[in-house]
Amino acid sequence: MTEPITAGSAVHPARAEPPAAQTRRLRAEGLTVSFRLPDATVRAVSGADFEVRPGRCLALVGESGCGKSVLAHALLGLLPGNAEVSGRVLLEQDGQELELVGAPQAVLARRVRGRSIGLIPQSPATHLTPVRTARAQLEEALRELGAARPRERADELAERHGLHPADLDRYPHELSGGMAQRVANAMALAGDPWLLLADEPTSGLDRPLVDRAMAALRELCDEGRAVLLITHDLRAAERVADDVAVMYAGRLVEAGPAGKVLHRPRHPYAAGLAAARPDRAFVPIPGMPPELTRLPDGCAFAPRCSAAGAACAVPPPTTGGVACHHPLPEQDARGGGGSPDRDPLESRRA
Ligand SMILES: Nc1ncnc2c1ncn2[C@@H]1O[C@H](COP(=O)(O)OP(=O)(O)OP(=O)(O)O)[C@@H](O)[C@H]1O
Ligand code: NI
Repeated sequence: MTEPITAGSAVHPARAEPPAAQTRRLRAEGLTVSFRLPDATVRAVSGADFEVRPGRCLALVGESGCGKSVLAHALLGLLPGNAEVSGRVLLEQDGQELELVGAPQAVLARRVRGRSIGLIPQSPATHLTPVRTARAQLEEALRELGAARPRERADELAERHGLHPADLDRYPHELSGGMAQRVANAMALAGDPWLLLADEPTSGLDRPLVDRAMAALRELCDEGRAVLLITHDLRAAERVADDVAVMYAGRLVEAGPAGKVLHRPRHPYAAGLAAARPDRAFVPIPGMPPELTRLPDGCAFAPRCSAAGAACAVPPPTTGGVACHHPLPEQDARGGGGSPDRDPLESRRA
């Protein structure tokens, strides 16, 4: 079921979930990723719990370097050899459960990557090989997926994603940012995956193109796919996300319905991010995130948190989706909640 829609949040009308929705789900429990370096360990993702389902978009937000891309790549088994992954990631589909953590590369290649889970990479333009046309790369992806008529299928995918088939005959440097984006979408969807990981799909695009890309992602959700959107653009997240998870120094510090997390955050970091929005108060959070090689034992945000106290020296428990010893008080959404006077972070946008 969809969570109740709160006023003032991104409003997405309730949708009928497709029949497959019951049998498709990705659930991460305690997902942890570290990179071993010769003289240190980078703790990129620490104990992440989240779930993605068809028809819903989960936006993973957080500052640069907090572990968002590493988390996405961990789901696909696309991490380098010095990565150590623990925890569980269960891919439920067609009445079966597949554990992705530690799954053999052959299984991930044959059953998961591109088929169940598609990746729209960070900076699509640079992800494409410069010396081959978009068509050559898309058709190759289709052949790997066993498509019967790759050329026709490539044309279909191009049109489906707002490209003219002739656009596919261009080399990556001949594509505009928006076109490269659409080629990346077409590649990610070539194998008809039900779950899409979109890693900063709009970095470098200007606002109208961002809005278009977000509308395209929303459509993919509405047609029954699941989307995990990685972004540091809270306004983009607000446009498409049903749920939002806020990441800080490798940890999910607050997760829940988008309207709640973006407009009535309870974790001081999530509140700080909301206040730092360029379209809001634009007040930056003082200080810098910690080095992931030297995370404190307790709350990693405590050094930047004005409310931190002695309790914060031990790791905070996660209660109601919020990992904090002293969360901001919950604000009652009933009776006009989300209206400007009830939302301390909302300085009405134009
Ligand atoms: N192969 C690796 N070896 C060591 N450290 C790595 C490796 N890959 C990533 N890291 C580190 O993991 C941390 C998380 O990186 P990640 O790319 O996930 O950040 P991000 O949240 O996606 O940031 P951005 O918004 O800039 O894309 C960073 O400190 C990064 O330097
Ligand atoms: Ni990233």
